[in-house]
Amino acid sequence: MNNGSNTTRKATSGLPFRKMHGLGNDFVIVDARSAPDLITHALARAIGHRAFGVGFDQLVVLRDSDVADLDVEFWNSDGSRAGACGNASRCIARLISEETGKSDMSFKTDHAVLQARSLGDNIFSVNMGLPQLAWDQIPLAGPVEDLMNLPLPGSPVAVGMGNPHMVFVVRDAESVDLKTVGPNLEHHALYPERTNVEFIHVIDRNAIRMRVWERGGMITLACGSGACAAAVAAHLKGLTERKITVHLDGGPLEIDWREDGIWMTGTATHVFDGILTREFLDSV
Ligand SMILES: N[C@@H](CCC[C@H](N)C(=O)O)C(=O)O
Repeated sequence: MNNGSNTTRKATSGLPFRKMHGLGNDFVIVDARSAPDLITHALARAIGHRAFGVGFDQLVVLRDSDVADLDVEFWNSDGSRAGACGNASRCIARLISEETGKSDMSFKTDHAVLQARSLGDNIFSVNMGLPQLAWDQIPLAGPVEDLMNLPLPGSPVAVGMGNPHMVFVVRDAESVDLKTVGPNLEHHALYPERTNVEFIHVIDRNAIRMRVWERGGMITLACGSGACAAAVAAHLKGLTERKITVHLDGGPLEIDWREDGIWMTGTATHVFDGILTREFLDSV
């Protein structure tokens, strides 16, 4: 007989997760502090599948930390790892604030320890750190004369934010066929670790429009690290102030390039909690 306790026992032997998003850039968050650490490249890809799994733009794994409130890992849906994810960082800040009651918090990514702050109403600021503007930090395949004008049609800008970015300033970001140009640019030989690709146009000195093709092989509704890279590129080209609004498909992000780093401010949304079943986990 299939009674309730049997169902519960089966479910709890699975893997709990939390679904969150930042401006429609969506995440599955697995807490490896309280659940077995099961994540492999294959499992990340399987969870990321929008038909056969849960679906996400990035998977986030949380661990105990010696130096911050949490250690975190970011995974793309193709199973690759990323050093930064701005939108997920605001979601992590929310999670820490709900867990600890703190309004100032920190967490360690593969790239750096990031500071974050709750501003109320589910709005969070994260200091994404200073941009990387040296070819070997981004990294590029070799020395390039001018990072502000890469030797490619459209002369994009190379910026690192703990992950690589290639930013094109164009007349009209809406008209770019991201699906066609994105994959080739992501895999361009100039970027040995592949790259995220942003297309921006300037609205005025305080605002830009941005669309993104993310490393990992997808168009997303928003990219926080990409918005920071775009703000750096636009400012260094003399087109915008240091503090701007970046208008993404999923909504606006405030980016403020200060002396201590680039502060990114926006919403963090908790959508639902779930449990990956043992049946699903065993099928991978
Ligand atoms: N969506 C993210 C960036 C996620 C990682 C990226 N695809 C990479 O591989 O570097 C963001 O909000 O920053």
